Amino acid sequence: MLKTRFDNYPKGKPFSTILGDLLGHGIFNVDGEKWKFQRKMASLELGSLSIRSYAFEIVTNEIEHRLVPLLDSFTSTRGTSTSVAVLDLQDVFRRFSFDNICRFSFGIDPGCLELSLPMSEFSVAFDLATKASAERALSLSPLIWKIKRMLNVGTEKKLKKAITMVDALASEVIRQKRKMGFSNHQDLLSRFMGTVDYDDKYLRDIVVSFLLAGRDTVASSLTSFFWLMSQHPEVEAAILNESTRVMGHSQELASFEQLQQMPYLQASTYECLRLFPPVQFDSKFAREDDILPDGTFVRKGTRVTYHAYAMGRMENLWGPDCLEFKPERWLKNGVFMPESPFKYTVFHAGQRVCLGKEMALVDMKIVALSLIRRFKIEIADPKWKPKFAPGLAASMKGGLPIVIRERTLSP
Ligand code: HEM
Repeated sequence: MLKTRFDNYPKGKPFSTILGDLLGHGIFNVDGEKWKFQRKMASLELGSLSIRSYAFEIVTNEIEHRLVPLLDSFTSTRGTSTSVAVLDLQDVFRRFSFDNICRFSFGIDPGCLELSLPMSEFSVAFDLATKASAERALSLSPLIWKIKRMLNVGTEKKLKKAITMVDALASEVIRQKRKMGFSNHQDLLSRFMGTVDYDDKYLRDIVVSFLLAGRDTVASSLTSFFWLMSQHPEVEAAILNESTRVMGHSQELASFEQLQQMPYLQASTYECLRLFPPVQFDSKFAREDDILPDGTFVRKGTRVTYHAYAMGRMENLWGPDCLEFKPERWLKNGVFMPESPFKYTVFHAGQRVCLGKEMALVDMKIVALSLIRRFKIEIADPKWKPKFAPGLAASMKGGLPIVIRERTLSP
C-alpha cells in the first residue's frame, strides 16, 4: 500500500470530504498534482541540509526564553512548601510547539500577531476543529454529519464556529507575512507566497496544514516522552549520564553536533514514538482492485488502514518484550541502528513520508535534554494512568498533570 502500489492508494474522496472544511486543499488532504506541487515546495525547505541547525536555533531560543522561565515559575521550591502547583504539561507543549512551528514554517513569532482575541482562544478553536473533524469519521453514515452541517446544529455548529476562528488566525499570519515582505525570507510560507501569492484560500490551507503537522504531533511526542520518563527513572538517569559525558555540567547544548554524540537519547525518542506514535493510524482508499502481499483481496474503493500504534506493539515485529519501553533495542555496541520505515511506520513510509521528521526529532531531543537536566518532573497523582482523547493526533484526555522540582546536577 505504501511501497509498490502507491498510485493505487490515494487519500481518496471520503477523507478529503471529512477533512475538507478544516484542511481544504492543504498537503494532507490532496492527491495528484496539488500534492506534488506542495510536496516539492515543502521538500525544498524541509529537505535542505541546513534545516537541522535552523531548527536547533529556533528551538533553543524558544526553550531558553519561554519554556524554561515558565516551568521555573512552577517549581515547588518556590513559594510555600504546602502549595505545590500542578501544571498540565501537555498544554505547555502545545503552546511551545505552536510558537515553534510558526517561527519555523512561517518566520513569524505568534506573539507578534495582531489578533482580536487572546492566543489561547485560537488554540482552543484549533483543538475543537481537529477533534470535531476527526469525529465525523466515527459517524455511522456520512449522511448524518452532512445533514447536521446543512442544518448547522450540534458538533457541526461548533466545528463551523471553530473553523471561522482558525481562518482568522491563518489570515492574520498571511497578512503579517505580506506586511513584513517575503521575497528575502527562506521560511516555508515565503516560498509558497512567492508562487501562489494571489490565492489567499490556498495559502490559508497551507498555513493550517503546517500548523496541524507541527503543533499536535510534536506536543503529543513530548507529552508521551515525559510520561515515560516518570515511569522509567533508569532511562532518565541514563540520558542524564550520557548528556553529562558530552556537555559536562552545562545546562545548555553548545551545538547541534553535540546532539549527534548522544545515541541513547536518540534511541529513547525512537522507542517512545514506537509505543506512542502521535499519528496512530492512517488510511487510504483503493483506486482499483488489488491483492496484498499476504493474499488478501482488496476491492476497488475499500478503505485500507495501517495502524502504527498496533504495529509498534506487535510481538512478531518487535519480539516478546514488545510492550516494554527499552531504548537499548535500538542500539548495537552503543551505535544507533534505525529500522525500515515500513516496519516503524511512525513517520509514514514511501513517497508521502513525513517531511518534518528531522525537525521533530531535533525538537524532541533538545526539549528532553533541557528539561531533564534542569527539572525533576513527576506525575501529580501517582495513580494517574493515561487515556487517549479522540483527535487527528494522539492526545491525553485531561492533559498530563505534573509537579515540577528543580534538579541539581551532581558534580
Ligand atoms: C513527531 C512528530 C511527527 C510525526 C510522528 C509525524 C508523522 C507524520 C505522518 C504519519 C505523516 C503521514 C500523514 C498522512 O498520510 O496523512 C506525516 C506527513 C507529513 N508531515 Fe509529519 N510528523 C511529525 C512532525 C512533523 C513536523 C514538525 C512537520 C513540519 C515541520 C511535519 C510535516 C509533514 C508534512 C508536510 C507531511 C505530508 C507529507 C505528504 O503528504 O507528502 N511533520 N507526518
